[in-house]
Amino acid sequence: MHQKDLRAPDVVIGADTIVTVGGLILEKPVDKQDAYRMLSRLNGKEHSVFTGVAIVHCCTKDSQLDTEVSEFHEETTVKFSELSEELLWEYIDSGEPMDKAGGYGIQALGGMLVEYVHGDFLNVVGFPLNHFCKKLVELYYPPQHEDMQRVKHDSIPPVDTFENLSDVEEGSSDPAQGNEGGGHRRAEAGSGRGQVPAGSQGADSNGTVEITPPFPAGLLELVDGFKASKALFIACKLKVFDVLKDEAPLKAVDIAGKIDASVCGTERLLDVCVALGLLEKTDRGYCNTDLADLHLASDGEYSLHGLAMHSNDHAWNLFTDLELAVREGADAAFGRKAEDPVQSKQTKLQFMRAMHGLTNLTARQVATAFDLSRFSSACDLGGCTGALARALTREYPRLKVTVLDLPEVIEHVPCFQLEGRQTERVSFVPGDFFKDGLPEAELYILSRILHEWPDDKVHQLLSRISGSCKPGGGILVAETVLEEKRPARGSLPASLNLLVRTQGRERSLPEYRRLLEQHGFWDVQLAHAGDRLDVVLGTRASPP
Ligand SMILES: C[S@@+](CC[C@H](N)C(=O)[O-])C[C@H]1O[C@@H](n2cnc3c(N)ncnc32)[C@H](O)[C@@H]1O
Repeated sequence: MHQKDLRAPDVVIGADTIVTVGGLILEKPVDKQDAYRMLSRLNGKEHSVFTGVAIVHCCTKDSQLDTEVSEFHEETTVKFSELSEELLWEYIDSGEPMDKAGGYGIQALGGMLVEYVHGDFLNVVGFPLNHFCKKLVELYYPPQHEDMQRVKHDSIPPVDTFENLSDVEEGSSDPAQGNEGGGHRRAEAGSGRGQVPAGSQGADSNGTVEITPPFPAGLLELVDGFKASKALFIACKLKVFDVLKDEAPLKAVDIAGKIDASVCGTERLLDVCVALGLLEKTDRGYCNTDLADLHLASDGEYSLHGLAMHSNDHAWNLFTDLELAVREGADAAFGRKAEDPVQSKQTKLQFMRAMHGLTNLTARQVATAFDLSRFSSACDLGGCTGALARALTREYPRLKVTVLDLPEVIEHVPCFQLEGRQTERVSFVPGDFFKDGLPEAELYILSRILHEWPDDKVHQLLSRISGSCKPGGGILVAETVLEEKRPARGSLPASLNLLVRTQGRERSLPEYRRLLEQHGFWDVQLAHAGDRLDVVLGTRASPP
């Protein structure tokens, strides 16, 4: 829009709406069957409608377009009544669902499907007008410093129409103008969480007005984050999601009986799980969301139950030492940990379950981040349960993978070999990669290993791999690679996890490149393998 002969716009507004139910996002249906699948999911249940809005404020300085982005989202809860198949198909045949998020339009025929709406109706139609107007006031009329104290009623600026706003600007439409009160903020990490409505005003009997700052909902969510985590852990520990897996809805009293807990305590925990989007609640009782069925029940290839249990029983305690680790640094914290008794067999198994679920979710992306078909043998060092090794053999039919891990880990590997899923192209070798001879292989793999160790140990390990790897062979490192421009939110807790637990740290691509090159691996390349993991591949050069 910003071209030589066109005036730059004052403001550009973008908005889009999605429907979510049970952890799934429903966009527009692609055909009638898809519309049926969506509407059946919504049938008789509550779901959420989210609209994300971005307001791009534009102004021209020295013929350059300057923009500032402000974002928010609005959530509305909608409940569908119990609808017959016949009614659903009649609605689908009307053609209305096809261009609507979630497959219905509340403002037209779709309104008849809806039992109730909690929140802004217009948000369900597609644009949260009320929140948007408050946001505009916040952007264009932020509270002045003196507004923060009690001010006379008649000193409140009138809310102009949108047209008047551009008149006021007189060439400078900077919403931060006169912003001593600091009400406007630039779009920043976290503000996209949206929960920053405009401040509120209240008049008292003297006609004076007090302006309170916007409610910091996102911040309070952070403050309470540990309570949500703990609720999830305990629901996992009590096997709530196992009890409800593939079951008809159950009442709190029945669930309490099955998990051997008090009815009042169970009911509260279940309601919190509903609020967290892990369970659904209807008149007939509680049932798992699809997310809980897939990831929180203790069985299944993609179960994260082990990770939740490891976090509850182990990481939770370690994090109580975070202050100490921050004050004293990783080395001191690790020294203290080294005095801990040796991990029990049970803890080891739990750790393996945690790694297994996590790795199953990312293994295929790691295996396919680069084309590895030129290798016929690989050695996964610290390969744990062999989850990545199995994904590699599935992708590369001629590849054989040896998994090397500590003897106390290899001992438990049979617990993770599902019927029919084992392959003779994966073998397991007990050993210590710092001491024992490394199995021969064309490709050496280090998945989530190097971040656990300080630089001297990383050099030691890379030097041993370099000694075993023939020219033309490769090294594949799977880690969260730090990038200045992509501060991955998900990697931040992991970074603190390393601080309290190990002497290691996450590293950037230039650091990995330097480390690998120092040990004779060249042509170092990076590929992303999903949200939380990156893959670095280097090739062993011929010795000079
Ligand atoms: C964070 S886990 C990563 C597991 C697996 N590579 C993955 O990506 O899921 C680290 C693994 O390294 C193994 N390990 C640690 N020290 C080791 C050593 N000295 N020799 C061999 N394996 C080791 C651990 O037993 C554990 O299985």
